[in-house]
Amino acid sequence: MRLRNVQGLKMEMQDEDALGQAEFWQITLAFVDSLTLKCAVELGIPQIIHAKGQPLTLSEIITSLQAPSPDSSCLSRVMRFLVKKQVFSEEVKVGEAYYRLTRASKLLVRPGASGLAPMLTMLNHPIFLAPWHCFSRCVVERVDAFEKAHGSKLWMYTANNTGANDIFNEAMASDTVVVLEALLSEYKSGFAGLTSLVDVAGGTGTAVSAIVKAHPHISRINFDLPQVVSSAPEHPGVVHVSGDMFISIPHADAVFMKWILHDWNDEDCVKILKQCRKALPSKSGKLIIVDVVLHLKEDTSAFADSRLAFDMLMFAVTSGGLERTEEEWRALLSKGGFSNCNIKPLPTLQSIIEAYPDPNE
Ligand SMILES: C[S@@+](CC[C@H](N)C(=O)[O-])C[C@H]1O[C@@H](n2cnc3c(N)ncnc32)[C@H](O)[C@@H]1O
Repeated sequence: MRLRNVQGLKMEMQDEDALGQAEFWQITLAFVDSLTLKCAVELGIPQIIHAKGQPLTLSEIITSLQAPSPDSSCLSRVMRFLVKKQVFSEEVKVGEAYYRLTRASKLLVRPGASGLAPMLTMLNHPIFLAPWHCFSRCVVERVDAFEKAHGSKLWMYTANNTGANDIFNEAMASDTVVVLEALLSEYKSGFAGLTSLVDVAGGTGTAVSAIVKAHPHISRINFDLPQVVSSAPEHPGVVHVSGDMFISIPHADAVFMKWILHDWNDEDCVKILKQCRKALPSKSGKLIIVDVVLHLKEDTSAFADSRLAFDMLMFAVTSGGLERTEEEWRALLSKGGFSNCNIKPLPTLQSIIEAYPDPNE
């Protein structure tokens, strides 16, 4: 008889029900993982451990907390949970637990920035969680969940709400720091021969600023909506231009777009691609897209579940955005006038999709 293991006990096939219960609770309580991590980030625990440069006991962590009288038993339960989730690791010496960062929590304390913490904060912020409570209505009524929750679509909402705009832009910039590190190391040849580049919907300019440092010979424009560009920091060598990518895009040898086309349905993407086409030289122009590519059958990578989760996220926060398979990317790009494309994996959630204008158009 086949044996399964639930909570460390050997159980027989008739205990399928117990396994079902275990799986049900795991999926139902998944929000606890994310929100408990948010609690640790708000308390600054990854930064406290990182700053000391050595494993810390609970009382050492408590001493560094910016709080008059923290509840040590509550914090010890938070740490126990996050050790189980491999956010921290624990080593017991002479009866006392010492906590260290793991590879996941090291991403929250990257040098010079707060790592991916702003992304965690944004995804768990009440503004960005509210649309999830309208998600089933998206399916039934084909409405935009963000608009249902807040009365306006995402970009209109951020245009009128400085707090949400800042939270969103910081989150995007935090992911860009991590992805650009991988991109610039894996895709050195991709920028060779370019003299100018425009980052379309580039947020606050984090990507172009990293590209400037690695390839100082390229002149760069960061292009985004007025509410984003107006609050973007100055980056040496980067010109910020505000505008609407559906209307016109500044001209350059290459258009770079990270995490843009997944925000839009195919019809809108074709409009954006046609503007990219106009912005590029017809023979030598190049489009560099950094976006998720779904490999539905054979994605064995550690990112597989998160790529599909992002497809749900696009449903919840955008008007028709989605993650696409390789075939869907090729078909979309071809409709937008870029039938020649190469897809290159990156060791990140996203891949590089390099595309070239159709020579006959
Ligand atoms: C998902 S964010 C990606 C930002 C940046 N590329 C990154 O990955 O960090 C999408 C960006 O699209 C911009 N955007 C939305 N509609 C736009 C439009 N019509 N024209 C230009 N930018 C737009 C938003 O302001 C936002 O910065």
